[in-house]
Amino acid sequence: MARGPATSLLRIYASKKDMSKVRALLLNQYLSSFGKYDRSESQNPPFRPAFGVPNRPFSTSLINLARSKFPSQTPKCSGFETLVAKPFSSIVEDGNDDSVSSSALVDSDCEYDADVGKAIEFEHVNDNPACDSENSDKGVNMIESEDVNGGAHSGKSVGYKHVMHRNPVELYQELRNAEKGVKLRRSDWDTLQEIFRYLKRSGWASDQALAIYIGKAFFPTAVHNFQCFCFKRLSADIAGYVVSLGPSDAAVKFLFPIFVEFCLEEFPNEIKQFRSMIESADLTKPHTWFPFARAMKRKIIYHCGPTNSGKTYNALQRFMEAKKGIYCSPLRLLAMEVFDKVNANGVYCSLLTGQEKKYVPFSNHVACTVEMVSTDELYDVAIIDEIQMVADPYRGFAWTRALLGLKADEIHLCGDPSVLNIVRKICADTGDELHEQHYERFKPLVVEAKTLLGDLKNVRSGDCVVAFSRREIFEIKLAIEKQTKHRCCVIYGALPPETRRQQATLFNDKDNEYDVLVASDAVGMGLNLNIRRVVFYGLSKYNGDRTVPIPASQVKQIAGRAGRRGSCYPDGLTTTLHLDDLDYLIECLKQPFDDIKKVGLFPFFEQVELFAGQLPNVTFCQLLEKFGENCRLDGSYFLCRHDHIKKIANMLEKVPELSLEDRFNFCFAPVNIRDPKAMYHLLRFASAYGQKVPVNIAMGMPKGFARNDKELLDLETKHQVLSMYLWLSQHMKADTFPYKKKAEVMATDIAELLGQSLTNANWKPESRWTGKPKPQEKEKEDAYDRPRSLIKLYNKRRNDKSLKQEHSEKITAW
Ligand SMILES: Nc1ncnc2c1ncn2[C@@H]1O[C@H](COP(=O)(O)OP(=O)(O)OP(=O)(O)O)[C@@H](O)[C@H]1O
Repeated sequence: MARGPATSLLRIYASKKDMSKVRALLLNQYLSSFGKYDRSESQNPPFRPAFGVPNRPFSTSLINLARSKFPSQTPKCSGFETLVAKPFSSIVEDGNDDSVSSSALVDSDCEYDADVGKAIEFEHVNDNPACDSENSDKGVNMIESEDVNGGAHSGKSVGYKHVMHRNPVELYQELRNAEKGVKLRRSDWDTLQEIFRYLKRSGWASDQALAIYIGKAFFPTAVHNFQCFCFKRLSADIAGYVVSLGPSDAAVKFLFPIFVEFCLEEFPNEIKQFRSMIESADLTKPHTWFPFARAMKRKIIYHCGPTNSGKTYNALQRFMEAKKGIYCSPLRLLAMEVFDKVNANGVYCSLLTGQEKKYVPFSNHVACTVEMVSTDELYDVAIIDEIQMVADPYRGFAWTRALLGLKADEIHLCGDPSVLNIVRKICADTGDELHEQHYERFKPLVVEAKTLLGDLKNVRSGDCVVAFSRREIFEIKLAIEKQTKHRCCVIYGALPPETRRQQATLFNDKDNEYDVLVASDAVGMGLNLNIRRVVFYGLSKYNGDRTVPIPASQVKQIAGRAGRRGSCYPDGLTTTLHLDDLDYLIECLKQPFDDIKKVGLFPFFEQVELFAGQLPNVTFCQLLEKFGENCRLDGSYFLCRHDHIKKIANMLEKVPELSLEDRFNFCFAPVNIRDPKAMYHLLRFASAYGQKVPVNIAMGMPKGFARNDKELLDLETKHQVLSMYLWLSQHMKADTFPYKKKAEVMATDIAELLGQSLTNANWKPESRWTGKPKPQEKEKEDAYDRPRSLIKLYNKRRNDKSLKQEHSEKITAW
């Protein structure tokens, strides 16, 4: 395929080694530029991104704005109107700096969610102005009688037109040069105090001050100092005018430009420090982080439709035709499936996941997990599967990175329509050409209104019973095998992909007795399953805090697994165990796809490293927290949740030898943070790594397959630990993890043992987590606890409008 000159140029820079040199150079340039800081922008051009590290000065610089309005008055700003200050972590429509209406900023204390100044420690300022007593003690310019200018605080500012329209720069200069201010009457003095208090509390002013890098935490201190400055220097007419305005927005708007001048001169260090911190946490315009991809004219094809509509099939056809291709998968399991399928079709394809690298000689194609995608390599065709996961609260950033950074002439996105609009917007930003291909299900999904009437005896061959806890899955398996002649395969998230595939194969094979599948939501993605009917055991899930309804998008994804083109069940059916849940199922299936407005983002290590330079004495966990508080994002992006990363970071504080980069990498290791055994092993690995000694697996092989739930849990944990070891061996210095081969063999053996254990499992499950069950969990031991919110909601709906479908035997939902 023909490539433009830009793409060939990019190849020269593809090597990571070269890139880190470039980064180091640019970083040095950046750091040295700190020393040269000067408030005059002309002497200090804004720092430009180092190695894709974004930088944009916080908001359009106040100074520049003022200059553009009053070119003759540079270098000082003057006489400006409301300026646009962009908050951090804020909503900025269309990524346009100037798009926030000024009116929206007025008195907007609660408008923004980040207290940007928190990161800098400043002296605490009492709202009860110290300056009051300071001024009083020193007897600053206060007299007990006679109003300045004859009692101007009558609210009439008419007599002060000459003050009102003066240039703030000149006003500031005048104050600065004044040796002594006017003597104030007690009442005027009090009014001025009120006015400065009003200024200190003004949300508008503190938002605007962000534009000159006066953080919110420092703002009161700055106003306090400004107040002291003014009290000592105010002339009669300025004081008179301000007093005449009283504690009001008008007074704030008059004083604010003078305050800006004051801050620029008085607080260069504080401004420099805050500005550096803000700039290093700038995540705006992420598409500019990938200049090589931006230099290309990429063609993006969005295969948009529900599950089982042939999206991936079509994209894979293009992938296999290409000279060089990459397939990015949300799961190891799916990457493995594609790896097998493509090789079986005679196209050599390698496999790359966090845990394994299978290089197939002569291959130009690779199936990888989305986190492993290379943005350095050039491809003809790339596929990003399950693109709607770009909005996943935890992992979304990996899809965003792939979408923005992949260097491929043609990129196929497969997914539901929920992110179509945001992809359109991103393509408009990147300049890529977007083509949309819309799909419908091959055959409509049909809802069986009869349900299983609460009785698992009504399970049929080809059914997949879906439950949302491991415990329920084993209870259901036990009940079905006890009460019917069916045998059950089992699939849930904690199982290794190999075991899930083994169970899927067992279920798909018609020549054995395993004809029912009991699965968690893990069944919704990645496996080729011959399911006749999806039966929801329940439609709620305990989220670690409370029981919540399963979101409609997830219900659709799971139900959509029923019926598969080319399988023995091409028509898909779905239903619930309990009649009570049926309405919710129908409602979910009828709901249109959400229109997702934001996609996930997370800083690269280089960005965190830059930020760390601003906060040298904090722990890594605190650093991440501060980053979250201070980072700026455009309106189309959100910062991915990183609570789990912070938890690992906290634990790794016990290992002082780790570098910042080591910590960052360890925090992304695949570990179940709720499993103390797995966490213990991670800590052990990190300690050995920190001490630069070979990291041992230090875990024996189990004797055989599990005979009870405790042993099964043990096998699951063991496999997770091995998987973590393999992941670390790929992401850290490989020679520190010398037992990779051994870990691979052990992991394969354990996955097999898990498969055998599940095939034989006929025990009541134990809880993975020790300790007292929460009251809600205890209740659940006896019976399935349907969430009240659901019942309430649907009872109400039933009363409001009796659902037409209620008495029909079968309902077409799609
Ligand atoms: N044109 C086709 N010819 C033969 N089989 C097809 C064709 N299109 C799709 N299929 C088969 O139909 C099934 C569903 O297709 P596919 O996996 O591409 O759907 P999808 O929309 O990507 O669904 P999901 O969201 O579940 O990935 C697959 O088993 C696939 O092999």
